[in-house]
Amino acid sequence: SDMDNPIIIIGSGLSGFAAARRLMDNDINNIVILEAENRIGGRINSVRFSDGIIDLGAQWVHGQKNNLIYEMTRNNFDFGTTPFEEMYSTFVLTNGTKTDQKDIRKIVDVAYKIIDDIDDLEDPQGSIGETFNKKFDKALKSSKLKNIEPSVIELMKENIERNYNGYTASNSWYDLSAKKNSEEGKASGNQYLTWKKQGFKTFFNFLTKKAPNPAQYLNIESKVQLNKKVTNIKYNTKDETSNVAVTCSDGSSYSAKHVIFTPSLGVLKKYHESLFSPALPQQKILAIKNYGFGTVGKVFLEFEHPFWLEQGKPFLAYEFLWLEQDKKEAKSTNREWMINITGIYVVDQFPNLLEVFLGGSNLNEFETFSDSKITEDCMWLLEKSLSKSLPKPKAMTRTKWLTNDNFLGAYSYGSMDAEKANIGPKDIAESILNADESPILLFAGEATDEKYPSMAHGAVRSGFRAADEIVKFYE
Ligand SMILES: Cc1cc2nc3c(=O)[nH]c(=O)nc-3n(C[C@H](O)[C@H](O)[C@H](O)COP(=O)(O)OP(=O)(O)OC[C@H]3O[C@@H](n4cnc5c(N)ncnc54)[C@H](O)[C@@H]3O)c2cc1C
Repeated sequence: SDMDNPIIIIGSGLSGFAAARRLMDNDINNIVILEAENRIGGRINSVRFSDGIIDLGAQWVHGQKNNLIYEMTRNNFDFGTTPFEEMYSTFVLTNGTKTDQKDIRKIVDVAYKIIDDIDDLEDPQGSIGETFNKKFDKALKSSKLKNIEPSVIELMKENIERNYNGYTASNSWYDLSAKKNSEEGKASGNQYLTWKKQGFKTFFNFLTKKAPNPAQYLNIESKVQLNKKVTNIKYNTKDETSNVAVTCSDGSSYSAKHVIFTPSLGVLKKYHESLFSPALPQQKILAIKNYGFGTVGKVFLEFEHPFWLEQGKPFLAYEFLWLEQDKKEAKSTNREWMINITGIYVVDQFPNLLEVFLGGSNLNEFETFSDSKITEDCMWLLEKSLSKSLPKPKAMTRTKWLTNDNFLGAYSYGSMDAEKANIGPKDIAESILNADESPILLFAGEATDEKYPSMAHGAVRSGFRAADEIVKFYE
């Protein structure tokens, strides 16, 4: 019967919950959500720290217009913001010598104008890095930047690439396709809305309708089975009625009418061969192999007092300009991981916290080092660059997305390989139908969203899309 053959959603992240919500809104309630972790949320991981809740996964709502997350919450949640777009960081040389912030701000203005323009290019060619360099070299000849020391410009270029990699989770901006970038949408408006002290997990209350009106609550949580790592999905496209067989690492198995698969592109890259029988279609495998998936990292440090505040001066972040000799020192003292730090930022509503953000895919070492080493290294860099001794943090927490087998990284990006292979999120999303044209195996998750891949709102959108496809089949 139908009761024995539910719709199985693999993964309890944003896309899995969004799919369940949309199915239940259409009176489809026979749903089982299988989750490998011992918690709900996936790449939303809001945890208690200091005197509130911080985010180890997604932290900011990027944009307002056409952003489903913003649209579903705007009337009932009072967002905060981190002023990345309104303020400058404090740029420090890693050897502690003072540097002219005015010159640097000129470079920042020119560079970020170029980056904004890259989003609107008519016929983008090559990588983001190449495109940037061409335009930046031209701008260097302009009077605004003419008198700035070339060494400062070089250091800033490195800094800007590092920031771009942090934003996109790519290893190098020469691996980011300008064409793929231009095919994506961007939700306009404030790019850095925060959940204040409540964490991104607040959004799950809106997905389940607990907020704003608890009377409408859909108990999606009750459908989740934790610690259920799916190891095989067996499907049959030849028959009209046969079900999909899902097996978990604990030996349990399930039979489903439809399966919505939501784990990360990292999981698909590593496990698609053993996960699916028969093998997935060639085009989908091509897309899985060639679309980009990278990582980022974070460290939160709690201090007794905000030592970064100088009387009356607003403060956003420290960004580091790495001198060659300091890079060498970092490498020879087992601190090479620190060169991936894009900056150390304030955290909205937490006056005593600093957040260290790491970009670039080379984060394996960072993730395997102990908490105490990470903390000591952070203080080493801060003391060296600020050229003074500082109070020790009283608490820390940090991320490990890359080495977690259920994620294997942070989020996807439009790589040069994706452009060459002419594939995109749509190919990863493509459903598998049986002889009756029933979508028996569907794919959701941020990397399957055509418009907002990588983003939390893209993940939500993809879950709705997959659920709609099932709803439509029964209409
Ligand atoms: C550090 C970090 C910072 C980010 N910052 C932002 C941000 O500021 N703003 C933004 O918009 N986006 C951000 N993102 C991206 C955003 O978090 C993701 O796009 C979104 O949460 C992905 O949701 P999803 O449902 O696609 O995947 P997931 O949340 O990964 O859900 C998939 C689920 O499947 C489970 N799973 C994996 N393998 C198996 C298996 N074999 N069997 C069963 N279950 C399995 C996983 O445990 C997971 O719970 C960030 C991501 C990270 C990691």
